[in-house]
Amino acid sequence: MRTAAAPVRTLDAHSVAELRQAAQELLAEFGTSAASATLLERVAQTADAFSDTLRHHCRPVDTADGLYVLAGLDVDGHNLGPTPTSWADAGDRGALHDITLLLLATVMGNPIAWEGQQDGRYVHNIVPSPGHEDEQTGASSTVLLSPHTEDAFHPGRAHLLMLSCMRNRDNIATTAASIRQVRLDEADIALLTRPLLPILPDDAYTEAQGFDGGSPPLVPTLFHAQDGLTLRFDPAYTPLADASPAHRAAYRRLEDELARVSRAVSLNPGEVLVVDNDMVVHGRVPFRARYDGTDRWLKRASVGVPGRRSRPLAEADEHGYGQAAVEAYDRSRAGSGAYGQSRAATEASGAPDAPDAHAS
Ligand SMILES: O=C(O)CCC(=O)C(=O)O
Ligand SMILES: [Fe+2]
Repeated sequence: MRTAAAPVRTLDAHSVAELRQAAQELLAEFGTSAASATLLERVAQTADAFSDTLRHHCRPVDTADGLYVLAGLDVDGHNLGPTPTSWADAGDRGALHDITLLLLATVMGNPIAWEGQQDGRYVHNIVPSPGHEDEQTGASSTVLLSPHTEDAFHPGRAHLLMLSCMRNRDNIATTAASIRQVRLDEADIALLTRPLLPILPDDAYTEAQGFDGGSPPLVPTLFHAQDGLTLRFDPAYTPLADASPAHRAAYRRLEDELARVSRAVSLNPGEVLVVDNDMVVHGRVPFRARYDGTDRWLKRASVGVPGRRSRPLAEADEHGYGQAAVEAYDRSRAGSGAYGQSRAATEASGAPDAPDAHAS
């Protein structure tokens, strides 16, 4: 694991104040961060009016790291209350920070919710939960959360993953590894760009795991996008035993390379890690939870970037195991008045990457 620091973008005082005021006003108006069509509409209006300086802080990743840390937000640990022991108990705890994250996500693109996860909320709570210690999900603790693409099983998965830190007293690190920093030979890349294995729904999607509406689509692990390689990777949910020995060996070499270039990012309260989910796989080091209200607490948002062409067009044909990605805004956003659109999995994936979808 490398120790090289992640690129940090420190928000200026004016941008911090802009965000704080906007989030406070929205929370006062709605009293909750649970998304309704009217809240989403007001979030979009507010985000559209943000200063160019704030928007510039939120520009796309611009280095091969495939990530950055936005620093400088206010998180007052005293007023926040105790860390919940489950997302289901979190409710509106830290709602001001949910709204802040939703605003930032809306500047960066189109926030995504999942009907089958955390009550369909756009901002998830990532906290260790009793009984889930050994899982490969955000609720685990004692196991290494192995490097993965977020929601890798689904064609409507995020382009950007945002992790906003509320509390991290023990400096527990998120891990991140960029495909743009690995070294692989051409033969391995050629093998791993072939659609040979499925990626099955992870344990956060129990309903999708019971899906019987079609066989699991075979997907490539690597993809040659216009600006370089992208990846779709989740070894814990990939049936590698079904692969040929040569394929398995290539996959292992990719895993080893990702481990070699992996870096640890330990977030402080008020920092938001922004990860490009096409370039970077993320995970987390193991830790011991206390369940006494002082545990690590992150807020998470997933974001689609309209017009991005970082994925194979064939993803448009995937069933997504019956899970619908719910995008906060109609693609064009302007004037449609359509907020919180639940769309079919195939639609969710196809249009953003289609050559004629957007001028980009
Ligand atoms: O806890 C972390 O640092 C990352 C957890 C994770 O994989 C996620 O929230 O998607
Ligand atoms: Fe994750």
